[in-house]
Formats: sequence, C-alpha cells, structure tokens
Amino acid sequence: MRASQKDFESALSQVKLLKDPGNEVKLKLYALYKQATEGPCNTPKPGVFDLINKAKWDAWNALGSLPKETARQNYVDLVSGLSSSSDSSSQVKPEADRKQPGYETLVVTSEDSITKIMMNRPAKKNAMTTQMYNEIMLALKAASKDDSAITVLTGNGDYYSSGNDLSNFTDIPPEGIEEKAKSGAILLRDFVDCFIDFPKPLIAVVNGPAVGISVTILGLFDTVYASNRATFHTPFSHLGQSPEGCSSYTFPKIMGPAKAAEMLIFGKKLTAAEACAQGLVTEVFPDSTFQKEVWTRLKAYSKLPPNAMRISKQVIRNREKEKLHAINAEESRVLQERWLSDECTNAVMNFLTRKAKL
Ligand SMILES: CCCCCCCCCCC/C=C/C(=O)SCCNC(=O)CCNC(=O)[C@H](O)C(C)(C)COP(=O)(O)OP(=O)(O)OC[C@H]1O[C@@H](n2cnc3c(N)ncnc32)[C@H](O)[C@@H]1OP(=O)(O)O
Repeated sequence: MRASQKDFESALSQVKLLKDPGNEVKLKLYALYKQATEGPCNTPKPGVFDLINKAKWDAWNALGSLPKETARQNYVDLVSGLSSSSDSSSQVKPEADRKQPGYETLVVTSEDSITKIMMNRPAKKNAMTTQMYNEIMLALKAASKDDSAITVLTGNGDYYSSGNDLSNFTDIPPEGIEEKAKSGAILLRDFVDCFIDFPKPLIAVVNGPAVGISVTILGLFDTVYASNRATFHTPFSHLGQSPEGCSSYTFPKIMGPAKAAEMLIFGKKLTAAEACAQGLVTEVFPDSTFQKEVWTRLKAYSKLPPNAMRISKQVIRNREKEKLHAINAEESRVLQERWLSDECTNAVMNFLTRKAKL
C-alpha cells in the first residue's frame, strides 16, 4: 500500500519524538524528505569545506530520479522502523513484515542498505519458472532505483537454484513449439540483459547447490559467496542444450578455456572449493556459519560510499557491456534452435517422466 500525504505528515511529526537516530539515519531522512517534497536534487553542490551542507547535498543527490511517491513511502517506512525499534530496541521485525509485496516466487526485503532478492520455491529447489524470471527482472529494476547500496540474490531452503524449471517446456501455446522457443529466447535475453546492466554491486549468496542458468549468470556478478555445501553444475549437453548467461565468454575468461569446457561441454560438477579455485566463487564459508559470516561482511560493505561503489562497478563493466550484450543475443539465438531439437525434447521428457535424474 502506498503512503498517503497524511501518513507522510504523521511520520514528520513522529520523527520529532524519536531519540537521536544518529547522523547516518538523519542524512537519509533529510534526503528522502527533500526528494519527497521537491523531487530530484536541484541545488548547486556546496564547496568541499562546507562539510555539513555537502553531506546533505550528497545524500539528496544520491537518490537520483527516485519518484516523489517512492521517497515519501521510504520516508514513512524508515520512520516507522525507527519508531518500532525505539519502542523495543532488541525486537527484530520478522522477515514477513519487512518483505516487499507483489512477488509470488521471491521474497524481497530491503534493510541496512541491502536489497535481498531470495528465490522462494524451496519445495522445487528454487527452479526458475517464467514467472520467477519475470519477477527477478522486476526486483532488479526496482533495486537499481531504490536507496540500497548493494543487492543480493540468494535462495530459500537447501538449494540455491536447480536452474530452469523444466516444466517451462510443457505449456506449448496453440501457435506451436516454434513460438514457445521464440518467446523463451526473448525472455532469456531480457533476463540476462538485466544482470549485464545492473548498476550497483551485485552479490550472489549461494546457500546450496546451483544448476544451469543459476550458475552461468554468476559470471556477471561482482562477488560470489558460497556455502561449502554448494555445488556448481551446468548439464547443458545432457539436456541437448547449450550455454547461456554469457558463460561462453565469462567462464573461459574466468577459469581458462580448458576448465570452462569441462563444465560447459561435459557438465562437470564443481564443489564450492573447486569453483573458488577456478575463480568463479570469491570465498567459501562453512555451512554452519555461512549466513552469519556473509551477512556481517555484507553489512560492513553496505556502509561504504554507495556512489563510489556504483562508479567503480561502472568502470569495470562498461568496457565489456557491448560485447556481453552481443554474446547474450547470440547464445539466446543458438538456444532457441536447440530447444527445437530431438536431443533437447528427449532429455526434458526423460526428466519430467522421471526416467533420469541429473
Ligand atoms: C521452449 C521453452 C522455453 C522455456 C523458457 C526458458 C527461459 C530461459 C531458459 C534458460 C536456459 C536454462 C537452462 C538451465 O538452467 S539447464 C538446467 C535445468 N535444470 C535441471 O536440469 C535440474 C533438474 N533437476 C534435477 O536434476 C533434480 O531435481 C535435482 C538434482 C536438482 C534435485 O534432486 P533431488 O532428488 O534432491 O530432488 P527432486 O528431484 O525430488 O526435486 C524436488 C522437486 O523439485 C522439482 N524440481 C527440481 N528441479 C527442477 C527443475 N529444474 N525443473 C522442474 N522441476 C524441478 C522436482 O521435480 C521435484 O518435484 P516433485 O516433488 O513435484 O516431484
């Protein structure tokens, strides 16, 4: 539900009653107030020695073109969070209360300047349905514009993700399988484009085994943290398919052509330690302390200056962007043909009829 003008005004009165929330939060409140009432920052940048006004200006300017209504909503949410934490400072809000509405296959939360996108089909090992691809794209677009500093993709349950939901192959439209393959290739291309273009630091928190497209897109993340329970598996040849997610380019670049071929052509499954040694994973943590260690680290990173992080990412990514888009287009085109092959149809039917388990 969107915050009304009345909610906003009541948050403005409430904020005066709060105990001092500290400079960082005060700057956030100031920036959201200015954005909600005046829109994007429209005043000249104060001089470097005008420290206080420059900090305020920076905070406002960092909100970019965030719409007034969203800023108003974020202001109301922030004040309400501060009020409830000052009511009971040790009380942690349950995730269900913080989660953003409108997603069926994901749980999306924003806290401590981190937007967390969690795939949430644990009973199906977080297999990606067409709805999940679309919701991840929506969540990434929203995260690119919200006031978080970093964005995380992770999975709920024992798997990170088992990749493409193979039942995506079953609902063939009346226009036939060719049309399905065509729309699948467009979906795939749009999905991977969102990762290529994502402007903020993007971190994968790989909580368990990862298969197929959930592995290939890791090459487009800035950092990949893995539990030692995670494995990395791209069984494309077994499925009569071919690499996507720009992995035909990123994997040889990351791990060298020979190791990439073993994964992408022969479907070799890597342990987390192997994936780390090959450079696909940044760091591996024991499963027993994985969540605690990773989130402590991410909370510290999220306090770094967000503009500097965003600009550093752009400097790294911009050089490659055009190439990555071209590779994504080519991989999607090749897969569109593969999906129509007997090799692919038979492999998918085998899985769906339980003759094979990969
Ligand atoms: C023309 C069509 C176009 C479509 C649009 C496509 C858009 C983009 C496509 C991008 C290309 C992507 C490629 C890939 O990702 S390839 C990789 C695909 N994934 C797999 O092949 C994994 C298949 N799953 C398995 O091998 C096993 O399930 C797994 C090893 C992951 C786990 O085994 P385990 O024995 O532990 O658990 P279950 O098998 O009992 O699984 C529990 C339930 O979850 C269901 N499940 C799991 N994974 C998938 C999946 N990928 N697709 C569909 N369903 C999945 C499984 O069936 C069980 O369900 P039930 O409890 O109902 O039986």
